[in-house]
Amino acid sequence: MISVHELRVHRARRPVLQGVTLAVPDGAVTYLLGRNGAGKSTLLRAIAGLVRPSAGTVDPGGDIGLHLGPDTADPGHTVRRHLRWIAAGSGCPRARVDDVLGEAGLDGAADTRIGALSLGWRQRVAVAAALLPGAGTVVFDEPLNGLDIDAALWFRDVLADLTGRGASVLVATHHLDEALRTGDRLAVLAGGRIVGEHLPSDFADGASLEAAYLRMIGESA
Ligand SMILES: Nc1ncnc2c1ncn2[C@@H]1O[C@H](COP(=O)(O)OP(=O)(O)OP(=O)(O)O)[C@@H](O)[C@H]1O
Repeated sequence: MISVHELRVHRARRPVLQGVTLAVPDGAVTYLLGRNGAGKSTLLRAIAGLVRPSAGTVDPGGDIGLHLGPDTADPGHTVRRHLRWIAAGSGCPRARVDDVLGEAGLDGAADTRIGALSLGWRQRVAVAAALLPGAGTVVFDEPLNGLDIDAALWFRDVLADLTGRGASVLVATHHLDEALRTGDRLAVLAGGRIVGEHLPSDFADGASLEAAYLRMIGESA
């Protein structure tokens, strides 16, 4: 379980997170919603220990698989080399790379340079890298961007597999429909804090998530 308590983070001396408290339970997908610049990526990075909080506490709940978007890999590396590098860094067996290549539909791209891949294929590689360690906590930053329909369906299976094995999963996204469809919980970040936490069923009666979201972030629907 990811636990974040009263987390404050500054970037370039500006306060970005101003007291975030959030619990991301095991065996569930929690979607993190919020407008551009709200601090979603900053929160994911803080959970991964990549940015230093100025106050508060963060506990990722154990090993973490990290997806920070499609462009964090060295574009000169092949897909296989990149995944082997991640495997070595996370102490998982090299053989797992071949398993993940297959699961992600990347067998045919394994020896291609990452810089030569399209956005959606780079995104698949980035998602695959996050799955590689088999961690109990996995965070994804906009994993759906650029994915074609096949890959988006694959990503749904990824989420189901993760929750099926009890992982704590946090996904930052702007895709409200997908959050409603595949999320167990929704958390809205605005003004440096979590301003709303919901279950998808809160919107099952026809209430519009978009309208609720806009209300939460302080705009009129
Ligand atoms: N490395 C950095 N240096 C300075 N400021 C930063 C840095 N990273 C993020 N910020 C600032 O922190 C704020 C939050 O950015 P962040 O990327 O976390 O938002 P976000 O919610 O993920 O946005 P988006 O939906 O556009 O991806 C923004 O004002 C951004 O300019």
